[in-house]
Amino acid sequence: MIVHDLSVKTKNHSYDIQIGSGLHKQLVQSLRELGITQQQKLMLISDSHVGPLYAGRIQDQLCTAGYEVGTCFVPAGEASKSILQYERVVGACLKFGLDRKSVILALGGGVVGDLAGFVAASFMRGIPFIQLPTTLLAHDSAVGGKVGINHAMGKNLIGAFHQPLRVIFDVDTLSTLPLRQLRSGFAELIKEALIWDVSFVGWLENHQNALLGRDPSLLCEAIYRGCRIKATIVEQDEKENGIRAILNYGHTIGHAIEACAGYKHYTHGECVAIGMVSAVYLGQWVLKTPPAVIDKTIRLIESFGLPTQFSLPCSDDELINLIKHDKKSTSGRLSFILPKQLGHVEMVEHVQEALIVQALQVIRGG
Ligand SMILES: NC(=O)c1ccc[n+]([C@@H]2O[C@H](COP(=O)([O-])OP(=O)(O)OC[C@H]3O[C@@H](n4cnc5c(N)ncnc54)[C@H](O)[C@@H]3O)[C@@H](O)[C@H]2O)c1
Ligand SMILES: O=C(O)C(=O)C[C@@H](O)[C@H](O)[C@H](O)COP(=O)(O)O
Ligand SMILES: [Zn+2]
Repeated sequence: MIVHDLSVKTKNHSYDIQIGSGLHKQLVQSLRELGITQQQKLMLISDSHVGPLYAGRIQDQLCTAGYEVGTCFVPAGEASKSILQYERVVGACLKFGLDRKSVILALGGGVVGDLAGFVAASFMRGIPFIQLPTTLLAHDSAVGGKVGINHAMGKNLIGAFHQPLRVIFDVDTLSTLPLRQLRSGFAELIKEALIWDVSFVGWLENHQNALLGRDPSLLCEAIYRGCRIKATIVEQDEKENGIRAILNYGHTIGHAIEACAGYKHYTHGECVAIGMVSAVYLGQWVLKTPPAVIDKTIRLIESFGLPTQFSLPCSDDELINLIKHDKKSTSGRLSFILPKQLGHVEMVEHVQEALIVQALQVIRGG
């Protein structure tokens, strides 16, 4: 049952985001709607946690309908957004005989979506793919077409813009998502609220208990509101030439912490949460953001059980070096998305290193 149906329309692409219960059972119908025939081979890419839970039923259903479906599972975790796993997955696609008409199905969280999406973007110079997100956080990663993998020198440094044919979010999968990963997904929802929609900030504050208790209709609504904000921004600026950069709120320092931790210890969402805390302090120093915005941001993040500080043996220099590889930084200038008020952020193109070091002090835990 589709509870919410949204569309994303960029200059060259238009696709639906379906959010609801039991959607994996209707995949054959979805493929038909998209004009995908049994002559087109399908490759279901997933990870070692999600694959065993959900891929079998999907594969059986598609095979019964006459589709040829290969599968490829990568080890669960951020480490799989790597050149090594990319090569492995491409190898599996070649061995299965995928060609330019074939379609990739990305079943999993943001790691699978980003990796499988990048395989789709580059395999034989690009084939179509469908996003089947299974984490709360993937309401963000599945929409908008940013796909890619990490490099030792930083997050998502190798990638492409490649929009999916459709995003099909079967919320039933969230019942098996570990609580830490559920909390992690709220970091991106909090981000979307803080950059765009002050009423969504209030809504998240009011429903925090029920959301963490996985109330199905509230989770659907949260996913819908998050996707709607993301879609609205992507429609205006598909390839991040301007406004789309605000979706990077909390990510400049967040990505540096993730990379410094070797993509272990902290989830992406946790790093975004910590990154938003550093950004709100920078906002106070650079944009004179009112102190009430700091309090509200920190309280909201904490109320979803997310961290506001990190503890790692990473020096300021290491973190600053990573920040210098952030894709928003150009000509050595360190750019940040900073809050001006609740629901509104601005791009600041030249933040002084000394202030960044000061912000790192605030978010260093004992
Ligand atoms: N492309 C984008 O626009 C975009 C946006 C946001 C985040 N991202 C990327 O997304 C990644 C993080 O995604 P994530 O938080 O979904 O992490 P993830 O994909 O690693 O999933 C988190 C964990 O939950 C497990 N899991 C997933 N779904 C499950 C389910 N239904 N039941 C049980 N276990 C399940 C996974 O196996 C993994 O262990 C990062 O690499 C980040 O950079 C990309
Ligand atoms: O879609 C976007 O644009 C975002 O910035 C969304 C982020 O949540 C996401 O983590 C994205 O992958 C970060 O992009 P990057 O360009 O900084 O790698
Ligand atoms: Zn993110």
